[in-house]
Amino acid sequence: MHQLDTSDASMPFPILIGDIGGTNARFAIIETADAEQVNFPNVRTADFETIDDAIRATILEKSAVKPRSAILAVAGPISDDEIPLTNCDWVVRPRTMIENLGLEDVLVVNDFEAQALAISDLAPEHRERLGNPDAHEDMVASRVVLGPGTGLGVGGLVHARGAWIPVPGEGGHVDLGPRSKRDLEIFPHVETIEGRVSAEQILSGRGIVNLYRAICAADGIAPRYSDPADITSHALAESDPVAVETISLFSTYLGRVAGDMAMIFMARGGVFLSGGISQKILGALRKPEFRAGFEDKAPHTALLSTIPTYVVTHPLAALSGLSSYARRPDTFGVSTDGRRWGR
Ligand SMILES: Nc1ncnc2c1ncn2[C@@H]1O[C@H](COP(=O)(O)OP(=O)(O)OP(=O)(O)O)[C@@H](O)[C@H]1O
Repeated sequence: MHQLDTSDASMPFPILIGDIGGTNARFAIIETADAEQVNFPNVRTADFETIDDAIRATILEKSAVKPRSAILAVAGPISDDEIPLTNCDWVVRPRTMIENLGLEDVLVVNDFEAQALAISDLAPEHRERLGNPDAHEDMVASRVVLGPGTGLGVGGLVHARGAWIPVPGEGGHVDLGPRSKRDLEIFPHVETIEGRVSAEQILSGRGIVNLYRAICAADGIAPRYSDPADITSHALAESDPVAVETISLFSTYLGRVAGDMAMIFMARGGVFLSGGISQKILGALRKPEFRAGFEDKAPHTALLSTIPTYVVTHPLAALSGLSSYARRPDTFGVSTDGRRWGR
C-alpha cells in the first residue's frame, strides 16, 4: 500500500489550535502529542479589533505555555496571505502572526475541513444516532458532515491510501427544490439568491426565518417572529403551528440534502450534522421527518436506509478535529500547499 507523503506535516509543539467563527473564536493549546489540550474561554470576535489582539490578550498573556505553532480553522476560502473571515471583520495574516506573536509555523484550514477531521474519530458520547439504529457503520468508508449555522457548511471525509482526507467544498450552495404538494405552495415565497433557492437559503439561521415567512405568505398569515431562535423555541414547545411546520419542513429538507451528500460521497461511514442549529433542534431531528427525507432517494432508498446519521453533540467539535490532526498529522491527508507559513 502506498502511503501519502505527509512526512513534513508535523508542526512544532506547543501548538495553538483555533476555530474562528463569525461570532465566536475558540482556542486551545496542546503542549505535547500526549498532553491533554488546555481550552481557553470563548472569545467573542466583536470584542477585539484583530485576531492577533485576541490571541495576545486571551492566550499569550494568560498562559505559561508559549505556542511555537498554530493551526487555525476559518470560515471562508484560503487563497492568499491575507484571509478575510466570512461574517466578521477579522483578517488572518499568518506572516504578521509569525512576526508579532512568536510563532514559527502557521497552518490555516477551512472550518468544515476541521469538522470533517473531527468525525474521523468521534467518541460515542459525542454523537447521537438519528433513526435506523441497525444501520451498519463501516469504519473506513467515506463520511460527510453538514452544519447549518450562520451558513450551511459541508465537508467530506474520504479514507484513501491509509489516511483520512478531508474534502472541503461549497456543498451548502446546491439547489434545493420543491418535492411535495405543500412544497409547491411554499417555494414561490422563499427568498432567492439571484433567482435561485440554494440549500443555504433555507438550511441556516436566516434560512429558518426565510422558510417561516414563506409559509406565512403561502397561508396569508402575518409573520410574528423574525429571530430563528424564537421560531425553534415555539416549534419545540409546540406553541405555534407555523413554527412547528417550519422546523418540521426544515428537518425534511435537511434530511434531503444530507441524503444527496451521502449519495455523492457514498458515505457508508455516516452523515454527521454539526453546526449550532443541529444541537438546538435535536428534539425535532429525532422525529421521523429528517430520516424520512434522508431515505427518500429512489432508486437508492435501500442504500440510504443502511447509512447511519448522527448529530454531533461535542461542544467543540472543530477543535477536537484540529487536535487529532495536530497530534497525528501522518494519519490525515491534509494538503498544506499555499496554506502553511513558516519563518
Ligand atoms: N436556538 C436557535 N435556533 C435556531 N437558530 C439559532 C438559534 N440560536 C442561534 N441560531 C442561529 O444560528 C446561527 C449561528 O449558528 P452557529 O452557532 O453554528 O454559529 P456559526 O455559524 O458556527 O458561527 P460562530 O462559530 O461564529 O458562532 C445564527 O444564524 C443564529 O441566528
